[in-house]
Amino acid sequence: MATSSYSLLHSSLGSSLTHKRKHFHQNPKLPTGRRPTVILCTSSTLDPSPSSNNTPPVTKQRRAADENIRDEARRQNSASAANTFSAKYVPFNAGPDSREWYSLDEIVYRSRCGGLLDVQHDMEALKKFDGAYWRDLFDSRVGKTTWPYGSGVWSKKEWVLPEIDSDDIVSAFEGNSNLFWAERFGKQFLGMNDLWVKHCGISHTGSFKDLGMTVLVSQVNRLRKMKQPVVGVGCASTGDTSAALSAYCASAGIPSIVFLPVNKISMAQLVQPIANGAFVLSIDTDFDGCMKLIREVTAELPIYLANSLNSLRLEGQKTAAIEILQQFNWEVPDWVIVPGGNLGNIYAFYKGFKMCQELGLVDRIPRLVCAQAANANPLYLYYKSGWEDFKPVKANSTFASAIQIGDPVSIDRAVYALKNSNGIVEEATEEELMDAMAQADSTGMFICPHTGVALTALNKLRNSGVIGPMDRTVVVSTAHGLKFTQSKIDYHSKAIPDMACRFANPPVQVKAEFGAVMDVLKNFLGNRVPK
Ligand SMILES: Cc1ncc(COP(=O)(O)O)c(C=O)c1O
Ligand SMILES: N[C@@H](CCOP(=O)(O)O)C(=O)O
Repeated sequence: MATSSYSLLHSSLGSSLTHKRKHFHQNPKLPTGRRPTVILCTSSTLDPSPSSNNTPPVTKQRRAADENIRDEARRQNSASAANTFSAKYVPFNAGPDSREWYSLDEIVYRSRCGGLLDVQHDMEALKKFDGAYWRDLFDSRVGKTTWPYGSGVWSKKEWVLPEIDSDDIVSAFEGNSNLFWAERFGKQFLGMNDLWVKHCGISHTGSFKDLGMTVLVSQVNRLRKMKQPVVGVGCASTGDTSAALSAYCASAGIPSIVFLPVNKISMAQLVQPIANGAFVLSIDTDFDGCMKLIREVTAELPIYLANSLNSLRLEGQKTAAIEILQQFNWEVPDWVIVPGGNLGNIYAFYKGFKMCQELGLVDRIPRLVCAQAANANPLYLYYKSGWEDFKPVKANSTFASAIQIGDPVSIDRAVYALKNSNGIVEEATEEELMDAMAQADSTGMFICPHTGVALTALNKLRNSGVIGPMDRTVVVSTAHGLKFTQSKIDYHSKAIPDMACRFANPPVQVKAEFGAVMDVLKNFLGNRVPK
């Protein structure tokens, strides 16, 4: 973090910080008496740079031994003034005349006419603070253990679920994921020098779903404390949503119920909800069939729906976009490429970028690319038709199994995001995505097949010259490669029918004899061994 940010924050707090007090961080531009009072930081979230020697040092004090970080947040909150930020559900992309809205404490997933919902923040209240203020605030919270701001999601709490009590939050300190400079992959395969991979899969349950699930399960926790009739939380899943749901529910002691398409998710993904104690239904259908069933079931039973049809999820997922800007020191990349299935995430990225622009943290947004597997490509076909004709498809089997989705619930959100970001949709065949994954792995990554889909899209856009060699480009890696080891094993053992597996690197079988080992090594090293 830049020293100037620390200095600014510190000087705005003054020199009277003590461990036991809360600190109100206010916009100096606001007229006195009209300042929103919100607790945004505590002495323990602010740790001024030792190099800023004209600012008095903050005394660091430990919590009392019998107090944990949640207790500490509770004590500080109980003495705080009320928060002035708020959010509500509104129909997605409603016209200016729409008066329909719902409290986030209501259990509602669809608008009156059956359309999608969106979480709308009170932007006027947020705008009372300028972009520099928000940048500094968010920067000041990175990497701390202060509850709940140590989470990459909850470090943006005012923009996510402003009204939730920190005490109700269920978090694994998700987010703050690595933005990896893909130096060798960029140079070697694409002639690029500013290529980045946002590793959202290096996360608590191994996918970006954690970002949304912390928000959804926290809200359920709140609803249950308010005695709302929620007996459990349920989802349909291709593996990652169920893993995240079951982990966060288990952590809060809330029952979770997951509908999985039989034989269509990886073993590593299947074992996650089982291990976390979810009620797992393995159903003889595909994801779209499971999605239909969970929607019917949640309409009948007091089971809260955890799929991204529920717009709360996207509030958490959008923080990955904000985090990317933050990691680039609030410079905007040219392109962000996101693999798409049920299509909530592409909209979440758009929303995160757009909020940063509207609230003055940045002055533009990147162009978005949504990448689909050719075997499950309804958005791609729609895009290619010039947005004329959307038809759900029967999704065929793909190594990118988590995006084997033919009837995405967030199709309207995705189209909106792409149209408003001058976006593009690309697709990847099975061979293309597996080759891209193998190439990326050969440069030191260990990505999932969905990231292979996104890298294929990048490759195509580089080859056609749409993405230039100097363009700063971020590929969103959505899950951990360790969840998809079987696909890598199949590829590297050249066991995939009709696939050349050009970059396979199978192990060499050799006898346990010095001579035999030397022979294969000399053969491998060739003339790299001095004679
Ligand atoms: C690993 C992975 N990548 C990409 C996606 C696509 O995200 P979305 O459904 O939000 O389009 C999913 C889930 O759908 C996923 O699990
Ligand atoms: N890939 C997802 C599919 C469901 O997506 P969701 O974001 O709508 O929950 C999964 O892992 O289940």
